[in-house]
Amino acid sequence: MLELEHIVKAFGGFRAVDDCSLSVSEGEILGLIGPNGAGKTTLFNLIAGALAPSAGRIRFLGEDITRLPTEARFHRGLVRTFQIPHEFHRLSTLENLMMVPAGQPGERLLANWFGHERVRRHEEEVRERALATLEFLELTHVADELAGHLSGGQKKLLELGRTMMTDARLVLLDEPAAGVNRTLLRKLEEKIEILNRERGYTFVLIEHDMEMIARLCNRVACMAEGRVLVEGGFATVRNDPQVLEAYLGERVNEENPA
Ligand SMILES: Nc1ncnc2c1ncn2[C@@H]1O[C@H](COP(=O)(O)OP(=O)(O)OP(=O)(O)O)[C@@H](O)[C@H]1O
Repeated sequence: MLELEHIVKAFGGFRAVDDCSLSVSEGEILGLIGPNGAGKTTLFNLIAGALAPSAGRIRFLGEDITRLPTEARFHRGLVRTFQIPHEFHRLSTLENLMMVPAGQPGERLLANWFGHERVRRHEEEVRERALATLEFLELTHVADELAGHLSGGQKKLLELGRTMMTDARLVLLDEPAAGVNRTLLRKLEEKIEILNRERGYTFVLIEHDMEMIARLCNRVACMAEGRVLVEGGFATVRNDPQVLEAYLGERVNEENPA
């Protein structure tokens, strides 16, 4: 589904991603792990189109998307979750979902002049989809709550919900477990699993919570120094000497900062 071929991203003389190759198969939940500074977030930015690679190629569903802008990737179903933008905190949970679909007819001037009925019908559909999404996520009771007032875990569920307002095929989740309590974390995992199993979403998730990785991921890739060190099942990757060394190096550096 997604193929990264020899990707390089240099910032000045420093290569944050350094000849990185990785494939993602349709239907899997791939965990991307690695010590701090390994290049995971930079790789997500390259996949989503927020950054352009210095070298290498990215293919999605057989098409070369290396130079495609973010919105074009989004419309092909390649979606990255973001923290809810600051200004959206003053909107309700339901409104946050209703804001997602791009190119709503209501936003187009001509449609406002000539297509009132069409606009009204479209808005009704969006509202219904948003309500169904809230029900799926068990967030109906906070539909009218300001998004800024939600707990950390509820915000993560809402972020996941925003992908459900699009026709997502591949979803990139950046540290979904961060700041989420245990109960909501289990709920988040359950929803990710259902979206994967029943709705055909493929996921790549960056995560430092190894328990979440172990529970959710079919396959794990460990990055260090800008490239994939080891790929495989969680148990294999966790016990790989190169992986242990990469994490150990991180701990030694933290204990003895330069
Ligand atoms: N815009 C930038 N300019 C210069 N260096 C950058 C830039 N973005 C990232 N880096 C550097 O690239 C390296 C990889 O960073 P990145 O955020 O991708 O790592 P990461 O694996 O996501 O780490 P973490 O787990 O801590 O989030 C780091 O050394 C970082 O300082």
